Amino acid sequence: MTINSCPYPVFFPKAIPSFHEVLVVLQSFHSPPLAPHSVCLWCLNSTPPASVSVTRFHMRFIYSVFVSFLPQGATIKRNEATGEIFVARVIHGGLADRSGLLHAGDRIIEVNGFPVNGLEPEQVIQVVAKSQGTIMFKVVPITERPVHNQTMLYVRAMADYSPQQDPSIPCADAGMGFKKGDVLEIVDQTDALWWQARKLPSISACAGLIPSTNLLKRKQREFWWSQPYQPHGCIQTRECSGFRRSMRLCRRRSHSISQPSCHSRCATTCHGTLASPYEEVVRYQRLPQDTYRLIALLGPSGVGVNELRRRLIDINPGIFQGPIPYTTRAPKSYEESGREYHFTSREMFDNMVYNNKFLEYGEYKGNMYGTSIETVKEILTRKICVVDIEPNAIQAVRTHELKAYIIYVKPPSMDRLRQTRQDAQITTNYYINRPFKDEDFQDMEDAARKMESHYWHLFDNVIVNDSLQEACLQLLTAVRRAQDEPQWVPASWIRPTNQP
Ligand SMILES: Nc1ncnc2c1ncn2[C@@H]1O[C@H](COP(=O)(O)OP(=O)(O)OP(=O)(O)O)[C@@H](O)[C@H]1O
Repeated sequence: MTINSCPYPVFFPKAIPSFHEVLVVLQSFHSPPLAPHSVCLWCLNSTPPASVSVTRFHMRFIYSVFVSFLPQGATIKRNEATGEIFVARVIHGGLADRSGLLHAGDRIIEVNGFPVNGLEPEQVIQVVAKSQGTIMFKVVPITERPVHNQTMLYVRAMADYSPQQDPSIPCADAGMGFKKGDVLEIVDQTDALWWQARKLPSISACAGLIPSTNLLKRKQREFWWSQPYQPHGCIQTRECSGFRRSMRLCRRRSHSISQPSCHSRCATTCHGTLASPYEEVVRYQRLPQDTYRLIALLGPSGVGVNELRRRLIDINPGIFQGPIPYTTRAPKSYEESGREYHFTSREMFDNMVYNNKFLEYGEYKGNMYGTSIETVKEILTRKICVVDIEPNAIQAVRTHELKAYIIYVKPPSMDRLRQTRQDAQITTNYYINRPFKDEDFQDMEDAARKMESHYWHLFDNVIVNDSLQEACLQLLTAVRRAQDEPQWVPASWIRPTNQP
């Protein structure tokens, strides 16, 4: 069987410094399909089965093998001291990997009888490109192959990465970009600096290069000064929602503090991204006998978080419930402790704050308001607890005990806001309800943009609150999924560690 040469334009990397690796197989486009049983080594569009001859030298023993080639392959690099060409890495799931014949560290002596020693990696690629018919590699295999750790690791990216903008990547063509929140399957961690990973859900069998945890941390430290300024994650935002108006307003008035307090938990809350650019995740499916997962809603002020929460609970109060907040204010004549609020003394409240008993708490008109973790936990043993939270409380609910499923309520476009909120009322900071104005929509959009840029990677689901009815349906579906279907959750929830 033969290998056709590629009659179509081949993409070559432009000026790649010699210390960079070069991807042996390059991407191109095949508009007319390849002939049956042929493969293009350049773009590696193949119609399997196709074959290539690889001759291997090992000690004095020479043998030839035929392997099936599938798209993608390996990178090569040159030893600057000796001029020898080596396979730098084999792309997981690709051509060379599947053949099982090429390994990182193998030395390439010839391509189709042409000695490659002393050539630049790019020149080797040219030799491959000029070859006609069967392509033969002469290879001296590495004597000691690294033992591959086959354990799959799944992580959630807590930062964005683009190989095209990373001058330090050994081979940008072999790199894989990702965005905050993407779930990655790490398939090879042999190299301390460059891992191989696939983005999930993956349609490609081939992996791409990504920086290892340590390398990405280093990059973040080196480049922090070049990042656009982003306000500190712990800065209090004015968003709020909740059933009890004073509780909602107290959170809005910038006095609210997530619990555990900002200062004690900043390492995870605010610098978490810097501390660990990847969060290890596992697939978790709640069992019927397990407590429910907490449903936490958040979104910019006025987007409809509270409306959605209220409607969800109204649909079936036997299944859904919100926690009753604690307050230090005096009960009104018609109020009953445990119904509107848990009324408590200031001393008791301070004690609860001191003992980290609140998910979040704050002050409004001289009175304290807070949502107790115990209340939430107790509800979760019987029903699905639905809370609305501030962004700074995200870390407080992302715990082994609460296993919060975080739903971000996103505003629709300005036009749709104007259309859908014609009869809606915004609750101002001064406790006044009035119709929405364009400035309110603008504020909502600005707040949404900030929230998304800081916390997008921590959202399990996003619901655009355009039509209220549609958003309610989506919320119901999301809640059912959270409770009944497997989801990616932090590995520490399932295998708790001693870390805070
Ligand atoms: N999709 C929608 N279509 C029309 N009106 C909506 C929609 N969603 C919410 N509203 C209305 O918008 C107003 C504000 O909603 P809501 O009180 O739930 O906001 P919120 O996100 O909880 O913000 P805040 O906590 O600041 O009050 C309410 O009058 C609500 O009925």
